[in-house]
Amino acid sequence: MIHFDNVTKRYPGGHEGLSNVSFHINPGEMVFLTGHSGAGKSTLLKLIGLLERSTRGQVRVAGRNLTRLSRSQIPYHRREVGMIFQDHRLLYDRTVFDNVAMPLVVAGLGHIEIGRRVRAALDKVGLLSKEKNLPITLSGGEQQRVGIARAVVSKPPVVLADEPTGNLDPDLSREIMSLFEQFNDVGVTLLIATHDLELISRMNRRILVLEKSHLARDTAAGGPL
Ligand SMILES: Nc1ncnc2c1ncn2[C@@H]1O[C@H](COP(=O)(O)OP(=O)(O)OP(=O)(O)O)[C@@H](O)[C@H]1O
Repeated sequence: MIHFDNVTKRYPGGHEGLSNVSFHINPGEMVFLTGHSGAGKSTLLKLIGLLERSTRGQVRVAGRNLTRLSRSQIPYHRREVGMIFQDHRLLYDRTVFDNVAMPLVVAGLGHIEIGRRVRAALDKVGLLSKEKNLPITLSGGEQQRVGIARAVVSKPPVVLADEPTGNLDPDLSREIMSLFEQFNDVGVTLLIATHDLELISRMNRRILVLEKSHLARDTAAGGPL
């Protein structure tokens, strides 16, 4: 589902955010990505979501070669990759419903279909009763769940999360992980970047470790941290 072959990302100014990284993630895997601050975790996720392009090497996601993807194909790719951010990135002047509906509005879906899908996504994250609220009236954990509903509303086969539990207490963080496990149970491929080693060891899944822009370790589920 996700293939990196000798991928390097060099930012303007010459700094390498990622250096010669190779790995494969199969459909239906749930994988954690960790490493020190500045190791390249966000860069790696951005390359998968096409928020950045690689400088060298090949990135393939869901059968698409992103290195060769034309501009006109980018919206199709984005629909297949749901992205969740630590800071939620919600629109604070729009309701919960409108925030979750956004990817479907952009995709040009009809009113009735949008309503059906948004409510299904809000139901999944336990926020159906808050669809008319503005995000500011929700707790941090609830706002994070709105961001998750928005990421999965198009039913993408791949979901990426960048420090999704960074600001949450341990109970809320467990709740978010249990949601991710539910998505994974129905076949969604997940890649979750986090600093939280306690969480990673509890989840007992495959772990990719970045160190100074290189892939330092790729540990199978059950292996040492
Ligand atoms: N747009 C950019 N322009 C220049 N350098 C960048 C850019 N984005 C990231 N970098 C650099 O690339 C390296 C990797 O950054 P990245 O954000 O991927 O790390 P990270 O592992 O996600 O860090 P953190 O855990 O602190 O979020 C860092 O040295 C960073 O300063």
